Amino acid sequence: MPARAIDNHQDLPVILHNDQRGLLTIEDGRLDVLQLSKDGRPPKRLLTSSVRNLLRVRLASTPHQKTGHHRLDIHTLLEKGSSLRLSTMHVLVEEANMKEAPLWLETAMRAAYAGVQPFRRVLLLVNPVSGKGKARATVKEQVLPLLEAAGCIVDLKETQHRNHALEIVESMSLDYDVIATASGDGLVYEVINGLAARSDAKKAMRIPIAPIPTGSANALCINLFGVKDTFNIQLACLNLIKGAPLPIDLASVLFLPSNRRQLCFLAVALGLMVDLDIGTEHLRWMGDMRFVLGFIKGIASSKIFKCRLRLKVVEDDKVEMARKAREAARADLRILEVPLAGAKGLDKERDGDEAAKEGPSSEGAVKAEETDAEGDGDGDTESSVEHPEWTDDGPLDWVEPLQPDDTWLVIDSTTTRTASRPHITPKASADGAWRNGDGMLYMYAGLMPWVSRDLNQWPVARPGEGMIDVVIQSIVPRSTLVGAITSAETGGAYWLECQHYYKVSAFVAENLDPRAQPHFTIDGEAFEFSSYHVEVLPRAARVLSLDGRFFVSDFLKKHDQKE
Ligand SMILES: Nc1ncnc2c1ncn2[C@@H]1O[C@H](COP(=O)(O)OP(=O)(O)OP(=O)(O)O)[C@@H](O)[C@H]1O
Repeated sequence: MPARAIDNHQDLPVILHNDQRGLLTIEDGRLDVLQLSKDGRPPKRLLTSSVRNLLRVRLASTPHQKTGHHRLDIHTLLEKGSSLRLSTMHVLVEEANMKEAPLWLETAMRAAYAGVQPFRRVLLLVNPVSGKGKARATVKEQVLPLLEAAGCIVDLKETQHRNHALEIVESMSLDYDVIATASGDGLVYEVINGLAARSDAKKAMRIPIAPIPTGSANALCINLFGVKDTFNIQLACLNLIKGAPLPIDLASVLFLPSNRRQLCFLAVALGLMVDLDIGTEHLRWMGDMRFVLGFIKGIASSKIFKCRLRLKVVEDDKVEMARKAREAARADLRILEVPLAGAKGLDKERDGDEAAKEGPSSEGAVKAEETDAEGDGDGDTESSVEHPEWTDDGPLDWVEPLQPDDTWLVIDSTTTRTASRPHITPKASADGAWRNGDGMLYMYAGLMPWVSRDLNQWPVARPGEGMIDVVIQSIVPRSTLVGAITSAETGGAYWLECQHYYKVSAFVAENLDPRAQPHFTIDGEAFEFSSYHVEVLPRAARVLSLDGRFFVSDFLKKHDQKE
């Protein structure tokens, strides 16, 4: 019985592991392994897998000496409830069907990779002390078998000390398709800053980053996979194997007077949130619970934070910001009803032959076509996925200190209430506008919605929109703050009047009490706080995403204004 192609589906007759006759079919985004009956009964389905979860099909090049059959291996992730499990199935192809087998393999691999390149070359950085200290074991037992099954070429490097990941990427060759971090957000931060320090930074920063969650907070993983799947190692591996590059904004943070610069991908914090980042290090063993505990401890002291902020505000109307973010999320969800539809090939696509030559095995290698992002043929060009002003592959442009003018919003947390009038910009309403004398508990500026699983701090932040979302929490009764904890997970705290929310393209922060508050943090790393200037670098880095977007929260799925 020859293999036959019917529209988008193709079958291949095989002999199953139990010596029964079987059929492999690819149809409607699914791979099925069927056992055929001899007496006309319907076939029995032995395995079914969405092509999204299919990692590789691979045919042995030489036949079995006695039988003449060729062995075919199917590596896939099977869904069990919400978890994924690696499964490998072996079947045999008879000599009579060998002519048709390559076409079936090609169809299967094309369906599985839908526009992204298989057999990626991966630099896998492992932080053995991240989170609960299990990264090494997780990589050995769960990550490597999966990457090997998918035919990835892995270069594993364990970090030996702080900033080691930064040093590695600063001097590595740019041959990798992906930089994966088995760690928390600390290594992602180091990778971004290491790439940014290179003389060819603009090129290097196009290599996408894929996080594998072995840290405590794993904020990047929350934003990519959602709260329920934050620690889903198999899903993170699937993203590493098949995810499409998603441009994300970075923030350039210039320290004065030292003129030193760091890049931030997640958040810049002042006040209570600093204590949370660096005051809970000793609680790392607790995982992400340590942040809730730190918050409760912090609000008990209600320490007023003294600083002056100058914000270049782009948007500050909460209702309008929520409406826009929800509209964009709905559009994302409509586009992405087809799995992997947002996929676009990696920059340095290698052709299939080359990948096959270098891969662990040549069988099954196919040349993936670089498809348009939505498959709609409108030709999403490279320039639309990169920093809009980068036209070369050289170093990052240096930034000068910002020059705030009188259109910038000035917030001084030390001014007293007597002279106070609400700071209302033309777009905002008086509700929730900052009032001098309110007192500041923290300032938290973020580039993606979640900072920990229980804190969706910037629910209207979107990847690549060119803005950083700034929240300023004024001092209010403790009972209100405790209430804020309960709605923090869903993003509901966004609507609290005591959380002033601005989308800005730049801001300046000045320390008005350096002795009492010596530090601020960038992506959880502590720095001395004197004065710093923050500017958004739109779409300056890339992460991998299975559906070309951040995880869509329930907050964004709501229609009502203030729910
Ligand atoms: N071998 C090592 N020994 C000591 N520190 C290391 C080593 N390798 C990396 N580090 C440092 O460990 C710190 C924490 O790393 P990471 O962010 O991966 O884990 P985490 O803090 O548990 O997770 P999260 O950032 O998600 O809360 C980073 O600052 C990194 O520089």
